[in-house]
Amino acid sequence: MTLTTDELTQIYQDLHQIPEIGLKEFETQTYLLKVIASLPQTWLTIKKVETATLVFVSGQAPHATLGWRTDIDALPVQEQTGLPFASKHEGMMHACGHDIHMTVALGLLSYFATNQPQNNMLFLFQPAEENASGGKRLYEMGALDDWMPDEIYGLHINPQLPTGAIGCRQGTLFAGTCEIHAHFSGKSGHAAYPHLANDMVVAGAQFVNQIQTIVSRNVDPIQSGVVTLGQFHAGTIGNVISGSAQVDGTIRALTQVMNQHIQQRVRTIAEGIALSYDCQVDLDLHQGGYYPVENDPTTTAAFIETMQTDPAIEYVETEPAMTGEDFGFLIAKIHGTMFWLGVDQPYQLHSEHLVPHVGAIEKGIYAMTTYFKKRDAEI
Ligand SMILES: CC(=O)N[C@@H](CCC[C@H](N)C(=O)O)C(=O)O
Repeated sequence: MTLTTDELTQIYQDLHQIPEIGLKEFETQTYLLKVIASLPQTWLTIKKVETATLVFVSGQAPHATLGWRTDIDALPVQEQTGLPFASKHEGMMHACGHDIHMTVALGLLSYFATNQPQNNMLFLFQPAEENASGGKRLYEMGALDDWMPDEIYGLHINPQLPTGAIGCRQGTLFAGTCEIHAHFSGKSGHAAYPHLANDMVVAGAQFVNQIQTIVSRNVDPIQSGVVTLGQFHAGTIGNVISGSAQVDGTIRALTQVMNQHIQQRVRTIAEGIALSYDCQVDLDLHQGGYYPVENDPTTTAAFIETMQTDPAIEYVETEPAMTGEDFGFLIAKIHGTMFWLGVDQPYQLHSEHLVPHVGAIEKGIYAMTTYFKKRDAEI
């Protein structure tokens, strides 16, 4: 039967306690399969691909397949929420709401496992959104081929929207991203003899400083871009000159052209640091599947129309965001729409204090069930 409010709340709390990093979601997959197995199985077919789970719902009289994707991975963040059901995995947390995403997906699945749709449906429980372009990985290994959707949908929680509010827009919803991994290699030495070493703390610091000029000096002020360097490791103790420095970060841009422009500037600056500090730089710029999330005009018009006309749904037209999502790869291949689900939080995504409002779960399930039932009847 369709999962109840209490069952959904328990599922959310259970999943919140077992966060796992992308491609290592073993416990999460086991838990998901247990819940899926508890649903009516008559028209379900289940497939595992590594830590991904695909559930195909056979329609009564199918001529298309509607897809729903949820991510299942977590972040290397030490939870500080103080919740009674806080993470049991040291240094890992569902700080991006993927536990909410999975619970909404299970609620949606339970409805269509109980109420057979006319068309087929595919529920994709996807690994590694945060760290390894899990959607692109599955698509390119052919995991979706037997059940390829004609349309695909997904959501992401939004702490800045009211609980259960649905936020969407035509065009770009999420930025394209590109990870930056730069390693500088020089010569270690004694702190008292800098002239006999080649100090990579200095080279890394200069890299960080010069990268800040990209958005301020190389990006058209009426466009936009972000370069964040979130991690800098160099040295082991104050009186040793470090011979290596590692700097990691991420680029954000609302168009692929701007993404590539910023990537080129990062590359040029890194090469310039290597030249001016007489050191070796190994630079990895990894975009993977993190394309801008470009909502399909047709599916998005249908989705927004449904959200705007149902009085039980609070719809908010949103601006593009500089967050990334590897769902951008899947909806570059399959017509689709991504939207925000409000969870009304003072803390932002990726915060160790984030506690999404659980009332969003049933509102998200209601909104998407309403839409899928309508879409199932009209496509
Ligand atoms: C919604 C969200 O927070 N997505 C992540 C996606 C990360 C992509 C990649 N690992 C990168 O860092 O560029 C985000 O940080 O926006």
